[in-house]
Amino acid sequence: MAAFSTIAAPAAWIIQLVAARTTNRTRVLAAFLAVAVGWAARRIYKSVLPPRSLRHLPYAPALAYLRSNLRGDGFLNWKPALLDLTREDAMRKGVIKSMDETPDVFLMWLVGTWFVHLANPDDAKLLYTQHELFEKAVISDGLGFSPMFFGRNVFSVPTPEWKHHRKVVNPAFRRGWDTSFFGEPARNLIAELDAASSAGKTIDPADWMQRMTLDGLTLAAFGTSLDAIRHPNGDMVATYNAILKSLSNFRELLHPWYEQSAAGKRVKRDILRFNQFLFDLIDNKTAQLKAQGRLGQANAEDNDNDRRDLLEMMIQAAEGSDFTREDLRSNMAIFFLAGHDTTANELSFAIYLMGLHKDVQNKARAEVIQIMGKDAARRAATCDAADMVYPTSEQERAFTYLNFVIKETMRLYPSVAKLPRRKTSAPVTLSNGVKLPAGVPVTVDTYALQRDKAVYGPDADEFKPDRWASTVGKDGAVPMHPPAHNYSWAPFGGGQRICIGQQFSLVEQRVVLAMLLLRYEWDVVGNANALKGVPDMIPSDVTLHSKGIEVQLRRRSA
Ligand code: HEM
Repeated sequence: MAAFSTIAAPAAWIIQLVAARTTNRTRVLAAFLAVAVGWAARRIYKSVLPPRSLRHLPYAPALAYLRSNLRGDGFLNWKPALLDLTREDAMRKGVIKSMDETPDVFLMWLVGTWFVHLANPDDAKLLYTQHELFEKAVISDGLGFSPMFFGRNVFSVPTPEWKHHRKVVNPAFRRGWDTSFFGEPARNLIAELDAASSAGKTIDPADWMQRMTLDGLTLAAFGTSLDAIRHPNGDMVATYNAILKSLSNFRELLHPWYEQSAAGKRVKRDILRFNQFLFDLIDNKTAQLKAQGRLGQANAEDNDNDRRDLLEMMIQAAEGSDFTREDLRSNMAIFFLAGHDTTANELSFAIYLMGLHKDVQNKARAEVIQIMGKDAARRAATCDAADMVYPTSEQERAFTYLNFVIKETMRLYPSVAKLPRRKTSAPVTLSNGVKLPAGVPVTVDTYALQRDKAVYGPDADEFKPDRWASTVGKDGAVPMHPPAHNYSWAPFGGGQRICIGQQFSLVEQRVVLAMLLLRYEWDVVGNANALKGVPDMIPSDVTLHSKGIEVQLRRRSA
């Protein structure tokens, strides 16, 4: 109410002013102004206060979000602080009894919209598995040029249309991933890192892992890598990075004449060029398959040594169906985004955390050496980068402790910190009896869920890979799917919309980390926040992306 009266005061002042004026013209003008201010006040009032039907849930004031947005706070600066404000409100409302608890369900504000956040494993399971109740909102219909770049793809569309995409995309992902897709680009990475380490220079893992995963993705997706490791300013790498930067710049996108502005025209030109690049790849690959008489050939089943690329397998699966060339393009565009940034972030957090926790780094290295053999480890320490050893599929699958490290990293720093938005299509009752009306935007707060002390204990915020030892199955396998953890670990989402690239990412993470462990030892240095365990992050509320971490690598001796 206080917010409303503050905003409405100018309207009252204008009305008083009207009364004091005599001419009709001034009266009409002032009345018009009063209506406009009143309308704006009502809009602001409605957007800063949650809707009446949700106001009983805990929430932090919208102004606190606005302040941190305007300051450009990184994720680890704003999120824990806002969660604490939410906890205070939850205590006032009697939802929790101590600040160590996290409410199962709460609200968070994002540019004028209040989202329901689920942070309880049972409710997360409900959302993941009852997709007809929690329909995915179309995200590419968003701001600015997003639809032109992402089109309609398997990631972004609601269920009926999703089936059309998934039919063609599935066969391309349901397969083994030859470790050379990642081992080959990682050799280029190691050549560059060798140069940095011998010059005594520190590296920012976020930057290098972005380049590494872009090369891994493009090699596996098209059969040729963009070679971002060696040529970070190459034409298509730079174009793609410029597009991503523009599409995530809210200040630019909210500009009323953005599409006509110089920045808008530039990004439109970049998107048209990039789309053409993808169309050319599709057309060339189709022509090549036709010339080889392989168009329409069935996709092989899961095979670890399959070097066929994603595009080839999708063209094969699409052959003879109503899947269009634009469908192929828009899915390739989303693989670019979903397939490299997420894995890059997890890899750089794993490098960071192992740099802070040397005991974990040593234990992971000992396991890699034990599985790959002492000879391979000796060679890996001394050979040229171009001959660097990488694990076979059998070896990477045998890493147990390294999987614990990956799981624990993805628990503390889930690259997708909250699930893309859903909307309730009917009234829903959550596990604790809370009722949500139809039409409400909902998300799973993966960050809050995976750090919940009620689930993970008082050390929930600490990096302890060994906490996963008890989850190893009788066959020795480390489970990586949400039902195995009653949905308390779900960085890849769950249910029918679970990440299709999960295996791709996990194989890539194991291959790259194993190679780095064989070649180097490392420490986190420099940046004080990173050394304290609170690395700086780029301002985003969805993806966790560190900045300014400095790692000092040292070549290992044989
Ligand atoms: C650490 C790496 C990754 C993380 C944390 C991650 C996370 C996620 C999450 C949380 C979802 C679920 C979205 C939802 O339910 O709305 C998702 C879906 C998806 N991911 Fe990933 N992802 C990763 C890697 C990849 C890779 C490597 C690819 C492709 C090469 C990929 C492609 C996709 C696609 C296409 C979907 C949509 C699936 C569908 O709706 O059917 N992701 N990912």
